[in-house]
Amino acid sequence: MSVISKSRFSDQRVRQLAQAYAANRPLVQRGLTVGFVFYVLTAAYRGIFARPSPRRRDEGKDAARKDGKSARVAVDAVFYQRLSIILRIVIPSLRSKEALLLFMHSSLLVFRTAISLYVAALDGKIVASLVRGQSLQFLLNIIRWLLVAIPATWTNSWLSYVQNKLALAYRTRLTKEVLKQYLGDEADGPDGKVYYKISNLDDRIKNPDQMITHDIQRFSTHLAAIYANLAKPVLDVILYNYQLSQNVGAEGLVLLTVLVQTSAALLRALTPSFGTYTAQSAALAGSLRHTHSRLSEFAEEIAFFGGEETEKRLIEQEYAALVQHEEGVMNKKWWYGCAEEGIVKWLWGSFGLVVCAIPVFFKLPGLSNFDLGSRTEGFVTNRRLLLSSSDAIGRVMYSYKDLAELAGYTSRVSLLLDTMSDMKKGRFEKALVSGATEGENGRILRSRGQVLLSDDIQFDNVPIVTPNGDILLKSLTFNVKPGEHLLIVGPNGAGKSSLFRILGGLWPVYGGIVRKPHASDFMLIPQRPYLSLGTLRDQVIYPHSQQDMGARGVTDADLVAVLERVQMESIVEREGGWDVTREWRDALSGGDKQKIAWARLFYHRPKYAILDEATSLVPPDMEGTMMEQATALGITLLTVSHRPSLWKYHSTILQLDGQGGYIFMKLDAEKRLALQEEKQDLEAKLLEM
Ligand SMILES: Nc1ncnc2c1ncn2[C@@H]1O[C@H](COP(=O)(O)OP(=O)(O)OP(=O)(O)O)[C@@H](O)[C@H]1O
Repeated sequence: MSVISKSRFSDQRVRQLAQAYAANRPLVQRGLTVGFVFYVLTAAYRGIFARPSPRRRDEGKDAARKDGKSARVAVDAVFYQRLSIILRIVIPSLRSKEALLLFMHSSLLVFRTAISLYVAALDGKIVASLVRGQSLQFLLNIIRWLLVAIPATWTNSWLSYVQNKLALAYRTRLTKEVLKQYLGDEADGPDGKVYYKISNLDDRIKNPDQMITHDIQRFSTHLAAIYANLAKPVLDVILYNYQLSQNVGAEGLVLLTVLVQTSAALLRALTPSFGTYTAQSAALAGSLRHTHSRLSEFAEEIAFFGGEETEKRLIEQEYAALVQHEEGVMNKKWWYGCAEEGIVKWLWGSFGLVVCAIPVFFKLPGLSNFDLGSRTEGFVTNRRLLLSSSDAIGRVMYSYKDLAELAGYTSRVSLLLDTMSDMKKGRFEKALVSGATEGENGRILRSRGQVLLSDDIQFDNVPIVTPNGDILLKSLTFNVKPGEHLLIVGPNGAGKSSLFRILGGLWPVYGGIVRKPHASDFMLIPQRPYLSLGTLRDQVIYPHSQQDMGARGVTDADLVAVLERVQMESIVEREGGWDVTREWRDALSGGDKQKIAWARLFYHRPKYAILDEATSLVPPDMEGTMMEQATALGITLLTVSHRPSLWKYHSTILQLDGQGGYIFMKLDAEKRLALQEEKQDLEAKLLEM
């Protein structure tokens, strides 16, 4: 008897509790919904601002280490600071084309979510009208379906179009800015020539070409996609789940979220470090490509040596390492794919089905109409919402990965921008020779000299220092006036070419005063002259364009006259005219290249010509006429040559001894030649004895 009354009492209690719950359910619902939205926002915030795990931090490091530099790359304040600097370049103002594209992109994303919500409801209605046998309703719904398809397909196509356009616009802005600094124009004066300084005076960036092409492109693509990958899923999760909570009750939703989050944590723990693998793959592929490009670059040398077997072995080694790595990654992807599909598709699918079934099996207070049609409609709509929502949750979950990748590319792009800015300020980071920073050497390295514009060349106590801090000459003083041709002699490595690098504004001046004309008043003819991409005409007038040539009033006939000076006029006919484009580096012999460079000198007629073994490959009788013509045109020669036959064209000599000493004096070529002959005679006699 007492047992029955007890159970009746507890039944009563449960009923009372249920009634109290039903009465307060709207409040509970609101509480749970607010809690859910708060949870999604904090989870997203933690996802974005969380400190990465040590493993993920290492992935970032590897990405930055590709250039040999180890820098911490994380989604942190430094990242946001770097990103904001780059954002100011890619979106210069709110009225820019990029800002407009971004606004269009955002609007399209919101519009797409609205369409998805409508389609979920419509889907349910179609199935409900089918189950109820309402043919007219069914037909009307199908027409609605077809009508909504128009903006839906339109939106998706527009979305990818606008996103790609945005990525391209970012890339163009960034590339233009980088090229402006990298190939700084004349106006930059001594701050220019960043492309030279970055690879010769600094160690931070080993492959600027890859950064300017590949990394900027990857950065732009990631940046354009980040809104779609981050803000959009957060918005989707909130909207879809809000709608779902209206349909199935917030309780089911909270239960579902707990289950999804638990399994997601499991999946995250199982995820291999794919970021590191990608970086390693890129490094191995880069190495293989480098070995191949060396083979084509030095094909002639390798062919003469018969080095095919060695080269093949090297390439095969690189390839084997790449294949081994790729196979390892493929294996990991295989089992990860199984785990991912099992959890995301099947486990989450079953959770979803259970949640969708709640309104079917339980009469939820506040939800009415429980005929078969309504149940089916509710089920189909909820299922669709669930699928979209779980997809959005997945994307929020992985948004950290996207941000981490963006952080990686951001660090690469900002490393490029920072290094370029340092080059312009004369701040270089390079491994120095031992002892470079100590004592007097250190004092020289820490100080800076002055560069003043002048018609003459005048060095006053200027040290010659290599980029790695090796001091070739502690203090050099000499001067050259226009018309006083200077011969520079000295053993290998004494610093002859280094002197020219200072004159050309390539190397910094560490002390004293350098007075010299602007870098554009110098023209260099090295032993192996540079030939550009382009026509035969472009080779002779380089770096002028055809328009520059026209503006100077020079015609093709004048260019033939220039070529006659170096006995090369026949080349125009031989190669098929001025407009023929070839790989001139391969089409011309070493001597022809030097003659073209001399023709270039006669076309430009600069104030000073730097001749660094510039006649080594032309016949001796020609070198004399070329020198005479140059001096007759008023070009002052600064010559490095081992040929005594050239002495007579110079009036001063700078003799470096290779030990840090030098002599600068007037050159009496005849006397010097006589002395040289006397010395050779004596040496010959000594040998005979
Ligand atoms: N970009 C650079 N970075 C570091 N050191 C350099 C660089 N360029 C040249 N050097 C060093 O500067 C020193 C002088 O080189 P430089 O080319 O001036 O010699 P040189 O007198 O012209 O010799 P050579 O007759 O052999 O051409 C060499 O020891 C060389 O290794």
